[in-house]
Amino acid sequence: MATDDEADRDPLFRYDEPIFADEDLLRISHLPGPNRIVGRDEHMQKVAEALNPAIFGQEPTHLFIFGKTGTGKSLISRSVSKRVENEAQHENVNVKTAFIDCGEQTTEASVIKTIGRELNDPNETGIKVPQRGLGTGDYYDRLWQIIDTCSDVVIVILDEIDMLEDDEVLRKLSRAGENRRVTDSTIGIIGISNKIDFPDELNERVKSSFAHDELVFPPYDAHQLVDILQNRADAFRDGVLSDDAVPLTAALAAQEHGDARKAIDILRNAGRIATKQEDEEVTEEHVYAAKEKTEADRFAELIEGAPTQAKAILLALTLLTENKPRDQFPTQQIYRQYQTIASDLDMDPLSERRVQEILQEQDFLNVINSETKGRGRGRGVHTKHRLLEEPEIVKKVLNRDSRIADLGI
Ligand SMILES: Nc1ncnc2c1ncn2[C@@H]1O[C@H](COP(=O)(O)OP(=O)(O)OP(=O)(O)O)[C@@H](O)[C@H]1O
Repeated sequence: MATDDEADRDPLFRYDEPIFADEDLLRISHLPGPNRIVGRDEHMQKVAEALNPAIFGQEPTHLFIFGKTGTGKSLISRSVSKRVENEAQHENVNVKTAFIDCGEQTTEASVIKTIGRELNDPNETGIKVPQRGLGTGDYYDRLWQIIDTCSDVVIVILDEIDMLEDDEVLRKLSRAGENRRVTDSTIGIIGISNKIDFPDELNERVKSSFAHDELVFPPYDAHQLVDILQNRADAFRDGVLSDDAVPLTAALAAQEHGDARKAIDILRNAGRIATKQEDEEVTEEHVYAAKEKTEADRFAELIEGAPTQAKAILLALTLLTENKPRDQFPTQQIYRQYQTIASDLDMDPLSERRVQEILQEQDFLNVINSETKGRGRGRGVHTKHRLLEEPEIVKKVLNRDSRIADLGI
């Protein structure tokens, strides 16, 4: 029988959680403790060596870390920095870390402003760092004051460093740390990128002023992914994970490249699907369904915000691919299919040239692969396009756009 309390509860919500014990452990933003980090001892040691001087108030070695997505670059940087912060306290040294996503903060001013805002404690410094309204120079002045007041050493982690519009900020940060007239504190920079070919380009640009060590993080193999997942299995209630769930998740995530982010996302989604279906166990079926959902979510992120025109073009290629899987299609053929869709959507069709440009932009997003070939002398060039995702997944995502869903395709 329901108690009075239960009877009072709003039936719109659920109050039991039969699958998860602590779902937060599977959130990507969650920073796991050192005992949950697997298979990166050597890399962790190298990052620790570079940051070691910070514990004694001295300048760390700057580092650049490269590796594909989900290989633990941010995790290891953040985790080791945190441990440096803790250790330094024993030496009465104040180390602070700022983590900046350069995908969002692409300009010099916004990077400096964001570092300032992350490090600043206005009660301690009496300094304000407004969101807007200051020139780049003023943001720098405030940052140096904040650093001097709040810390002895600052570790600046620049994630997606390749997205920075210019390197001036790297040059100024690295020089400031060496120049006691700018600030009394020292600064260590960790740059992170998943563009493996980035170092050469960057080296050319900042070689003279910016000495750094480089580290490459390889993808995980399926065994390492199993260990990573097993170390978070307490996110689930006892006995809820079937024996197959973790090995299957690891195997699916290792298919492209060993991506821990994808593995964790799949396992979490599997748990959510089981919860939704009111099942008592997370099984193989949940994992397969979760893989599809995780891929659709990622893909959705990629094309989110794309204009309906671009989606119509993508739909054209998707419909062609559905009839002839894994084939390449010339721009002209995609354009004809697109014209029909545009007219069904009551949209003014774009020119063939513009469609070609958009297809190549999509190529840039890794949704489509485009290849341009010469047809022989005097016959010009032509481009063929191939969809890289499963048409079914693409259609599912495109159907989230209400105008496209109305077509009933
Ligand atoms: N060795 C590991 N042990 C435990 N968890 C890990 C490990 N490596 C990565 N993870 C987890 O996988 C997820 C992705 O890791 P992380 O963000 O560090 O990858 P990344 O290489 O920085 O990827 P991206 O380039 O996409 O930002 C995080 O949730 C992280 O906690």
